[in-house]
Amino acid sequence: MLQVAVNEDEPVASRRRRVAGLVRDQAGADLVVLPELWTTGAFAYEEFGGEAEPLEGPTFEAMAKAASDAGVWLHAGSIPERDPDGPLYNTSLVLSPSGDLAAAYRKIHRFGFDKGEAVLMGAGDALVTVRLPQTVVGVATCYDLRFPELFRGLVDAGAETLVVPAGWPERRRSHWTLLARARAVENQAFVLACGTAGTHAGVPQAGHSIVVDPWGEVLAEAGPGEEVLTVDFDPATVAGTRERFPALKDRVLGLDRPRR
Ligand SMILES: NC(=O)CCC(=O)C(=O)O
Repeated sequence: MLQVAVNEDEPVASRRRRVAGLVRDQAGADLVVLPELWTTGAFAYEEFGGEAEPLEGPTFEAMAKAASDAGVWLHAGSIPERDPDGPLYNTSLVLSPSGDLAAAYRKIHRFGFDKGEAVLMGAGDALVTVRLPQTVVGVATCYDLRFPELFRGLVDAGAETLVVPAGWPERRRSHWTLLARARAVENQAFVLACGTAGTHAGVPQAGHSIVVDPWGEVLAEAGPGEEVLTVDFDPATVAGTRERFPALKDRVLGLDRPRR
């Protein structure tokens, strides 16, 4: 995972070039993951409109080239997407090792309550999973981490590895770690949660990207600064854990409304 520092003194085009270089350096990896809105910064609301781009715009082009140069699957984090016929979206891109767009996910839960992303961007309405050679990836973004039903939906769709790019602030770092572990334990899945470092729009970022196994153990955790966090794991652990401790089979469905 590439925990990119997002500071406003670095122009977006320079950061895009720098991150493409970091992706190229990961040749030999199976999957590389970038954070949420790493071009603008997740809290730089005033930049969203000016930096918004089409799905296959400059960030896609730079990342597709980097993924194919490195020969890796790339979760390229998210971009502020400009839909020609609709609002902006916070959209994650997953690219294959040949640089093709394998999946796009529009963030479902927008952060900010009555301001920021929640009013500037539209909400996605579709769960997204992607089959990689090693595992089925379920995709979510940052604030989505607080909504367990989304992750359960991804698991029902076959996800074994839950990838969560984020721009999580330092002031709520304890929630980040707790929620990443909770989503891993309750879904008996790997969680790869990749945040940003640095400070933008006056909001210090938490860093501390984290990889959690299906038993809730932390396999790797980054520090606060820009960092490449590399981890080896065996996706077969998911099936083994679900077989040995089959809690997912004990779910009682239809409890979302109280009985009268
Ligand atoms: N970019 C985000 O979604 C921020 C989420 C956040 O700060 C929180 O859930 O807390």
